[in-house]
Amino acid sequence: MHFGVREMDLVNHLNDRLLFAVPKSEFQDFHRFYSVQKGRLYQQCLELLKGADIQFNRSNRLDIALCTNLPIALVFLPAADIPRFVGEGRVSLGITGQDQVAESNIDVREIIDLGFGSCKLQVEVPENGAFSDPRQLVGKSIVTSFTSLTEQYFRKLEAEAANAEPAVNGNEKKPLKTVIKYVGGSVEAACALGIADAVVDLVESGETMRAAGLKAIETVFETSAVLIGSQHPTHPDLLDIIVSRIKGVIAAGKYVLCNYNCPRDKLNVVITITPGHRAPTVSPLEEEGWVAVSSMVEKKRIAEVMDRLQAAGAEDILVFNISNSRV
Ligand SMILES: Nc1ncnc2c1ncn2[C@@H]1O[C@H](COP(=O)(O)OP(=O)(O)OP(=O)(O)O)[C@@H](O)[C@H]1O
Ligand SMILES: O=P(O)(O)OC[C@H]1O[C@H](OP(=O)(O)OP(=O)(O)O)[C@H](O)[C@@H]1O
Repeated sequence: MHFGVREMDLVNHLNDRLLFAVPKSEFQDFHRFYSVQKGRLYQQCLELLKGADIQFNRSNRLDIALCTNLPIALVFLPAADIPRFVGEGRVSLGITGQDQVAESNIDVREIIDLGFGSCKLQVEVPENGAFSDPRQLVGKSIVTSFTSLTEQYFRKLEAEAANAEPAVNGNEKKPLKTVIKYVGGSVEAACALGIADAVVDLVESGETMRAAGLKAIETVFETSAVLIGSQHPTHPDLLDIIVSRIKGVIAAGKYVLCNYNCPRDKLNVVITITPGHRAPTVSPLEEEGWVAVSSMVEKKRIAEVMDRLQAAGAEDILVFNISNSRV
């Protein structure tokens, strides 16, 4: 979808609203009967907005949506363009990848690491080829969609290579220049098609890389989705509210609530296992000598914490998801 008459009409009614950019999702048609959905961050962004109670109705394929319960307008844009829109200031908030922020070189505030959309920008070479170390690629041809990050990475390697070369008869050797070429997609095809010695591409599961007969030899950048803000937001008070709601949703997703009973004489041991955010809540049970404990625990540690609690004498251990929080 593109900005059309209806969007331009909407834009004229946006002056009182904080603009919030969200990565768009599109179906890319490959054939009349075959299309794939693009937009890796889109679905999780929608869940985040829902968790923060930012409600909106989006007309079919329209790239602007007015929120129905807050003076916010969502603008659906390509992830790569969001740092620019936010950097220019009219769009006060945005969600995109940290890789896109770093690649854009645009001055925006990175407010919250959102924890989803994690992947790595890696140097990949043909699996059975001549290269196994990125230093061997200095002076060679590299294809990528991230030319700025790739340039920075190889310029450093070139400088190191030049420093390692001894001067001959007092003459410094001219540093080798690595050729960095841009492609917008299907980066992994570049080696097989003979236009690159290596590629620098995003890797999540590694499936695309392996299917193309490539292997990763170095990580250039590690990324996840991030909430970014303009240095001069249009509605700073509203921005603070949205940020604190989103922080609450992210924190809620990272923790679970762990409740259990234990003999009072084991309390000093179990509370070291579940110290909680500030301190665990301890309440007496009707049964003499027993207490109930309630404490927030990091989701990723909960299995190990339950094992340790049980070994320490805790019983009736129950774990609950937290749907929202302000901590
Ligand atoms: N497996 C993955 N491949 C690519 N990007 C990923 C992956 N996992 C997470 N990401 C993140 O998602 C961002 C791309 O977002 P999104 O897919 O919305 O953009 P896009 O414009 O559709 O990109 P593309 O056209 O390259 O698919 C990346 O910059 C990265 O931060
Ligand atoms: O490690 P994986 O889980 O396989 O994911 C990584 C692949 O996904 C992205 O491409 P995308 O599917 O967005 O298509 P594109 O080549 O058109 O950018 C990225 O550029 C890699 O090629």
